[in-house]
Amino acid sequence: MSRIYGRIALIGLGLIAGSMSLAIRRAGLAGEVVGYARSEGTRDIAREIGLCDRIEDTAAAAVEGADLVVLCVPVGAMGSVAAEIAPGLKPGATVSDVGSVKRAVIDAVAPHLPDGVHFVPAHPLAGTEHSGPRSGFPELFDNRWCLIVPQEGADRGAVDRLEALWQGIGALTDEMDADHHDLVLAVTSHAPHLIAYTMVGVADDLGRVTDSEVIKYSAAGFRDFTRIAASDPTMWRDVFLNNREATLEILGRFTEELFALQRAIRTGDGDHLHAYFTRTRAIRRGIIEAGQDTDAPDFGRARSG
Ligand SMILES: NC(=O)C1=CN([C@@H]2O[C@H](COP(=O)(O)OP(=O)(O)OC[C@H]3O[C@@H](n4cnc5c(N)ncnc54)[C@H](O)[C@@H]3O)[C@@H](O)[C@H]2O)C=CC1
Ligand SMILES: O=C(O)C(=O)Cc1ccc(O)cc1
Repeated sequence: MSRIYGRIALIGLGLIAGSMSLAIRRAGLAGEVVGYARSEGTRDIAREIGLCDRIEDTAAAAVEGADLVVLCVPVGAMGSVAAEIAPGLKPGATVSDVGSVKRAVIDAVAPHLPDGVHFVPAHPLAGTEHSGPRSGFPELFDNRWCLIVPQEGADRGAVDRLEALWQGIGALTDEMDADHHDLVLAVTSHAPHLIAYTMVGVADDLGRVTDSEVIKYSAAGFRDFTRIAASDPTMWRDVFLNNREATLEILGRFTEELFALQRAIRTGDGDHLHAYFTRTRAIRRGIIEAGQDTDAPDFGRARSG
C-alpha cells in the first residue's frame, strides 16, 4: 500500500498507539512513525521492542515536522497533552485522537490548537483488557469500526486522509456527530463496562462464596465480566468522568429495567421474563444477520458478500 503521511507522531505509547504503529509500519502507510510517552520506563520498553521508528524524550521533539499527530493518552489527559504539543505543531498538520469519549475531548483539545492545524477526532472500536507498550499488535483494528468525528467546517482533504489511514490498517470507517457518538458508546461500551465492574465487585464482596470458588466455577458470562473488569483503571475512570450525562442516562434506564426484572422474579411472573428474553434474543440475531458480528470467523466474507 502507498504512503499516506510523511511523518506520524503518536503520543502515549500503550495498547492503541502500539497497535497503530505496528500496523502503519507493516502496511507502509507513513515515511516514519515517531513515538513519545511521558514515562521514561515506557520509552525504554518502546525502544527495546522497536515499537516505532524513533522514540523521542519530549512531546515537542516527537511532533516536530509531523504531518499527523495522534493523541493516544487517557481521555482526561488529552487537554494537557494538546497544550504541551501545540507550540511545536507544523502548519497544515492534522491532530487526531483515539479517545473513547468525543465531546469532552473536543472541548479540551480544540482551544489549544493553532489556526492552520486540522483537528479530526476519531475512535477505533477495538481494544482488549491489556494496556501498556507491550500490549499492542498489528491486527487489532482488522474489520473493526473506527468512528471519525469531523468538526464543523473541517477540511475535507484532512478528514479523507485520516479515514484512508484507518482503512489502510484494516478498519471500517464511519462518520458521526460527537454527542451522538457519546450516547451510542454509553449504551454499547461504557455502561456494559460499569456493569462488569459491578458484578465482579459483588462476587468479591460475597462472604459466603470464596474468591477461589468464583475463579474455579466461573461460567462463561462471569468470565467475560472478569476480562472486561481487568481493563485499565485510569482509562475507565476518565471515560466515566468525561461521558457523565450519557452514561447516567443509560444507567438510569438500566436500573429501571433491572427493578422490573427483579420484581418479576419475586412475584413469579414468568411471562414477563420470557417476553423480555425473547425481545433481547432478537437483538443478537439482528447483529448476526446484519453481518456485524466482528468476532465471527466469516465476518470478512459477510461484509464483502
Ligand atoms: N484500551 C482500549 O480497549 C481502547 C482505548 N481507547 C482509548 O485510547 C486511549 C489510550 O488507551 P490505551 O492505549 O488502551 O491506554 P494505555 O494505558 O495502554 O496507554 C496510555 C498511554 O498514555 C500514557 N499517559 C497516561 N497519562 C498520561 C499523561 N497525563 N500524559 C502523557 N501520557 C500519559 C501512558 O503512560 C501510556 O503510555 C484512551 O483515550 C482510551 O480511551 C480507544 C479504544 C479502545
Ligand atoms: O475489550 C473489550 O471488550 C472492549 O470493549 C474494548 C474497547 C474498550 C474501549 C473502547 O473505547 C473501545 C473498545
